[in-house]
Amino acid sequence: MNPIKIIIAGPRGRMGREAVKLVSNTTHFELVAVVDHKYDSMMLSDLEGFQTIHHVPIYNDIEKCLQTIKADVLIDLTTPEVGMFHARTALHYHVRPVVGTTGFSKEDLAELEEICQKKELGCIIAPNFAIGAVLMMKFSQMAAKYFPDVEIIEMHHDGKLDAPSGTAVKTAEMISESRIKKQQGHPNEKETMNGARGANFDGMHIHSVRLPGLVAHQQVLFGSDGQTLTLRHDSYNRGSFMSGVKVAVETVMKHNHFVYGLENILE
Ligand SMILES: NC(=O)C1=CN([C@@H]2O[C@H](COP(=O)(O)OP(=O)(O)OC[C@H]3O[C@@H](n4cnc5c(N)ncnc54)[C@H](O)[C@@H]3O)[C@@H](O)[C@H]2O)C=CC1
Ligand SMILES: O=C(O)C1=N[C@H](C(=O)O)C[C@H](O)C1
Repeated sequence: MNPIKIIIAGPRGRMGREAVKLVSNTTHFELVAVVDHKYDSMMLSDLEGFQTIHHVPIYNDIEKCLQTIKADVLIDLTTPEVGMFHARTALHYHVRPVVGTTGFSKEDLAELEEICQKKELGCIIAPNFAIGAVLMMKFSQMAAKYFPDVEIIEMHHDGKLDAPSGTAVKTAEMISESRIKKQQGHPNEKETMNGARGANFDGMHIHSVRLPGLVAHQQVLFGSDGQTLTLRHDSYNRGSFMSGVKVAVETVMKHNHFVYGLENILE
């Protein structure tokens, strides 16, 4: 069987570095190029930390990369604006995107879904690749049927650009599907300081914490008469996301449609 040919966008990032390791160490994957906004025309092995990764050219321009290099899958781990441009461009060149980048809008997701339908191509957008985080989201969705009062607290490292996190948004979306519609807290509550109650998604509140020392953590707190239920997931390193990246790459090759959320492909 031919290996799956993969381009990684954002290889020097916290996630990108782990993804380079994963792809290089997986026998049925082949890293054929990387997309970075620096070091055009150099080889990945020229960069510090990548000396053992041979024959992988660096491109600044994704179009040029996709025109030159034959690839099956693009793994994007960059920033929301760049990630959306990359995913759209990859589909245009018949390359299947696996996107971990968060911060996409509803409109972005709808646009990608439409392109996938037209092109009959697979694309996976996964706000969180960690299996434990996906389970936390699913358990939250189950619990919300019985506990409609819920608040989400997501906690991340202070290098994170988007808030709330993609995971928190996805959790709230999944909860919304199972809980009765509800505006939480006192109907007359007032913030005496802006933002005190966090973001409001469909009546439930999301609080974003950013601190050095953290990686990626989330608590989903449910409250009811005389009891609370807390579901919590912690990622202590970026290795925690890699088994999900691997499954997503393998699965996207078998799909001809758009998928938003790893829970939709886990067996
Ligand atoms: N789905 C998941 O499980 C996870 C998703 N993430 C998301 O992945 C994204 C990346 O996260 P980190 O690696 O922590 O961020 P990071 O800031 O460490 O890495 C982002 C990388 O993108 C690169 N970049 C920026 N513009 C670019 C361009 N035009 N072309 C190519 N590369 C470009 C930067 O040079 C940087 O190396 C974020 O959106 C984050 O929320 C992070 C962890 C897990
Ligand atoms: O930026 C991060 O680090 C993470 N981003 C994703 C998100 O926004 O949910 C996934 C994970 O939480 C780590």
